[in-house]
Amino acid sequence: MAQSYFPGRAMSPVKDFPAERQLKVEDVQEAYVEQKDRLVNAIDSTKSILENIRVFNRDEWVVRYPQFKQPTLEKRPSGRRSLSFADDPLSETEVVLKQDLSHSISLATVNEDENSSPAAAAAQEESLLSSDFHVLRLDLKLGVNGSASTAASLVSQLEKASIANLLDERIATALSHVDKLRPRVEDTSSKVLVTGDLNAGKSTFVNALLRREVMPVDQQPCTTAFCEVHDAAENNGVEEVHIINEGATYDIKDSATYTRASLSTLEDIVGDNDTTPSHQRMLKIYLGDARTPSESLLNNGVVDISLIDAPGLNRDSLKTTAVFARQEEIDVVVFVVSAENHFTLSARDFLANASKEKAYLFIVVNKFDQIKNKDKCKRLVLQQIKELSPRTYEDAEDLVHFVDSAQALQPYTANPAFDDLESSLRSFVLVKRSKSKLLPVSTYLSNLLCDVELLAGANAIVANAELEQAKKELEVVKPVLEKMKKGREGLEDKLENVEEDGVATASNKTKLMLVDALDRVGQGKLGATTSSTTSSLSLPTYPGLLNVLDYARDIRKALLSSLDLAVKLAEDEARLTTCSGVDKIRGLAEEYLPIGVERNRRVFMPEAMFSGMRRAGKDKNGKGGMMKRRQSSYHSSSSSSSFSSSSTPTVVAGGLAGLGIGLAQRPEFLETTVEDLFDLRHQFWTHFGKGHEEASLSSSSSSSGKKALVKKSEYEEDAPLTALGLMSVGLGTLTMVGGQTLGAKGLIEGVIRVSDLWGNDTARKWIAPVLGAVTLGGIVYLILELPNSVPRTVGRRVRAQILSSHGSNGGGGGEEEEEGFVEAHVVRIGKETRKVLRLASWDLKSRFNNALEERAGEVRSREEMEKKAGNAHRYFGGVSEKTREIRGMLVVENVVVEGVEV
Ligand SMILES: Nc1nc2c(ncn2[C@@H]2O[C@H](COP(=O)(O)OP(=O)(O)OP(=O)(O)O)[C@@H](O)[C@H]2O)c(=O)[nH]1
Repeated sequence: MAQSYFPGRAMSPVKDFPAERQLKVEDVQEAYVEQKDRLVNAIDSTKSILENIRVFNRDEWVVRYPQFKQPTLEKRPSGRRSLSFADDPLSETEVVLKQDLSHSISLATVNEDENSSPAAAAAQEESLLSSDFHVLRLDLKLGVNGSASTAASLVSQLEKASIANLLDERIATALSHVDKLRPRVEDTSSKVLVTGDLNAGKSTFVNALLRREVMPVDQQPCTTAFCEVHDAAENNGVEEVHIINEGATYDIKDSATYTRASLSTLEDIVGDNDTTPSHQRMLKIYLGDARTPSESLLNNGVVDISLIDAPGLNRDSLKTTAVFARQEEIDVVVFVVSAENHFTLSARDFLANASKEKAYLFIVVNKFDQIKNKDKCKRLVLQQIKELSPRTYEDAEDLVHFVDSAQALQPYTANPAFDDLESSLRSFVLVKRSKSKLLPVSTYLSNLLCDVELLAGANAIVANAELEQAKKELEVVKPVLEKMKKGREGLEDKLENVEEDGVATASNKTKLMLVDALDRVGQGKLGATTSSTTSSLSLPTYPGLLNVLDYARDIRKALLSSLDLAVKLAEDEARLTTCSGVDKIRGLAEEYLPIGVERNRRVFMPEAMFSGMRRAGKDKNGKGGMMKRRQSSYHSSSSSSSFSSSSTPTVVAGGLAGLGIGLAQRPEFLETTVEDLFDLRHQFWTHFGKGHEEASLSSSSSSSGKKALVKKSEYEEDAPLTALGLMSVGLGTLTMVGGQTLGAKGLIEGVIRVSDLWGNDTARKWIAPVLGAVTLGGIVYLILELPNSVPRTVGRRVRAQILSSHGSNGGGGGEEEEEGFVEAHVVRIGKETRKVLRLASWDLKSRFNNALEERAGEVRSREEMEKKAGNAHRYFGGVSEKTREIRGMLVVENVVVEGVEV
C-alpha cells in the first residue's frame, strides 16, 4: 500500500504516491523547482490581485461582502443558494454555486440545472456547506448572545462602507501573510536529524553521506553534542566549527552567540564528556563540498540540507533528542539502527513517539555487512518497524535501507545500496519539504483565491444588477431630459408670447375703455355706470335753480366717480386678461413639466392686483402679493384662477395719486364755480373764436390747425375773466339763443347789420328794447336750459381739467394730454399685468429649469453608475478569470511534484 504524501483536501486533490515507482532524484528535483517557481509566481499574482482589489475597493467600487444562506429543509434545486450581502442581509438573490475541477466554487446567475443526478447533487450540496469564505471570512457576529437573529440585525446596521473597510483590513492581513509565504517558499534550507542507538554508526553514516571523515568515529560511544553540518558557503566558504554558547540563540552574524573552533579540534570537542546533563552542546560545522550538485547532499542546488549528528540514544539523551526531533525546522528524521542489535528499548521508545508525531522517518539499518543471514535480518527488522511505525513500514522500499556505511567511505568502491539510500533520502527530503513547506502555501493560496473568486463572482452579480438597473433607469430618464432640452426654447417663446399678448390685450382694452369714458364725460354723460362691485351710478336730478350750484357739484362728483369706475372696470378687464394668461401658463406647465415635478401651488388672486394695500405687503418670499400661497383665505383650489371679487375690499381705482386716482375724492376736481353753470368762455370761443381763428387762419383746415384751435380754446377757458370776457356774457347769451335758430355766424352778421342800422334813428328807437327783450329771453332760456346744459358744461370742464392736469404733468396738451391720462393708466395696468404674468412665467421657467437640472443630474448619476458598474463588472470578471487561472496552476503543480504521470 502506497503512502500518500499529499493527502487529499477539499481544495487540492492529490494522488497516492506509487510504491512501485523508483523515484529519480533529478525528476523530483526538477518537479520541486518547478513547483517552487509556480508557487512564487502564484504568490506574486495573488498579491497583485489583492492589492488591486484594495485599490479598486478604495477608489472605484465599494466591494460587497457576500453571505450565503444554508439550504433550507425544503428541497431546492441542486447548487442553489441564497446570496445576500452583509450590508443588506434582507435583499436576497438566488444563485447557483458550481464546483469546478479543483473543487472551487464559482458563481453563476440563476440557471435551472435539473439534469444533475441525485448523487452529484448531494455531493455538491455537501460541498456547498463548506463553500463559505476561508481566509477572507469576516467575523460579523457582533451579537451579545451570538444568536443568529441578533447578529443579523446588527449586521444590517453596518454600512456598506464599514463592511468594505473590514474587508479591506482582512485583505491587508491576508496580503501580509502572503508576503511571509514568499520567503518560506524560497527558503531552501532543510534539516535532517540523524539519530539512533549508541554506537549504531550514525557518525559513520553522516561521514558516508559527506564522503568525508569529519565526524569522529569510535567503537566507544563518542558523540556528545548535536553536530549540525552546513555548507561552508554559508560561512563565507570558511571551514570551521561554531560552538554555540550556553543559553544563546545562534546567529552566524553575531559572534557573541558562539565560539569559533577549527575543524581539526572537532574530535576533542565532540569527545569531550565534560558536559552537564542540563545542557546539551550544539555545534555548527561548516564544510566545503567540491562535488557536483547532483552528487552532493548538502549543496544539491535545490535545497541546502544540513545534517545533524545527534548523540546516541540513552536514558540521558533520549528526551533531549525527542524534543529536538519535534522542532519545526527538522524536516526529516533519519534513524540509524545497527543490524546487529536491532532496536534497543530507547530506540523503540523514540520511534514509537516520533512516528506518532512525525511521519517523516527514514530508517537506516547499518552494519548490514556484518549480517550473515540477511533475509532473516531484514524480515525481523521490518517486522519491528511494522510495529513501531506502520506508516514507515508501508513505504519500506523507499524509507528503510539496509546498508554498510563504513564501506561507503571507501573510495572507488561500488555500493549500490548506499547510492539508492542517498537518492531516496534526497527525494524524500524534497517530497517532505514539498509537503511541509510548499503544500501549506499552495493550500493557503488556493483557499485565498477561492475566496477572491467568490467575492469577485458575487460582486460581478451586483455590478451587473446595478448596470442593468442604470440602463433601465436611463431609458426612462434620458428621453425625458432630451424632450425637456428640446422644449426649452419653445416654452420660453410661448411664455413670452403669453406675457406680451396679455399685456397688449390689457393695454388695448384699457385704452379703448378710458378714451370712450373720457369722451362720454366730455359730453356730460357718465363715463361708466355699473361694475360688478359697486352700486350703479347715475347723474343727480336737477334740484331747482336755487340749488343749481349743488347740482353742478353733484354732477361733477358723479362724472368724476364714473371716470373712477371706468378706470376700475379697465382694471377688472385686465384682471380677466391676466387670469386667462395665468391659465395659459398653467397649461404650458402641464405640457412642458415632466411627470413628478410639482406644479405651481400658488394661487393667483386677481383681486390683489392694483391693490395698494397688497402692493405694500410682501409675502415671505419677498415677492409681490400678486401670487399668494394656497393657504390664502381667498382661494383654496389651485386650479381656480377665475376672477372672484365677492370679498374684494374697497378698491380705489388706480391706487396711486397723480394718475386720476380717486378723482371723486380729490378736492381740486371737486371745486365748483359759476363757470360750471355758464361756461361763457367756451361759448365765446365756440361761436366767435372759431370765426376769429378762421379769419386769421383762413387757409388752415389741416389737423394741425384744428389741434391748435383746440389747444387755444382749452387754454383760454382756463384764463382769468377779462372785460372782454364779461362783455361777451351778453353776447354769449344771445349767440346761445340765436345759435339755436340762426346759427352763430348768421347772428353775428345780423348784429353787424343791426349796428349798421344804429346810425338810423328809427332803427335806434326800436333796436334797444328788442335787444333787451332778446337778452332777457335768452337769460330765461339759459336758466330753463340749466338742467341740460350743466352736465355738458361740467363734463366738458371736468374733461378739460383732467386733461390739463395730466397735460401739466406730462407737459403735453390736447390729444397728447388725453393720451397722457389714458396712457398713464394703460402703462400702469400693462405694467401690473406684465408683473403678474412675468412672475407666473418666471415660476414656471424656474421650475422647468430646476427639473431640467434635476433630470440632467439624474442622467449624469445614472451614466456614472452605468460606467462604474460596467467597469466593476468587467473588473470582477477579469479577477475571476485570473484567479481561476492561478488556481489551475496550483492544482497541476501538485500532481507534477507527486511524480505521477498524468
Ligand atoms: N562493519 C561496519 N562497521 C561500522 C559500520 N558503521 C560504523 N561501524 C563501526 O561502528 C563503530 C561505531 O561507529 P560510530 O559511527 O562511531 O557510531 P556512532 O553511532 O556515531 O557512535 P556514538 O555517536 O558514539 O553513539 C565504529 O567502530 C565504526 O567503524 C558499518 O557500516 N559496518
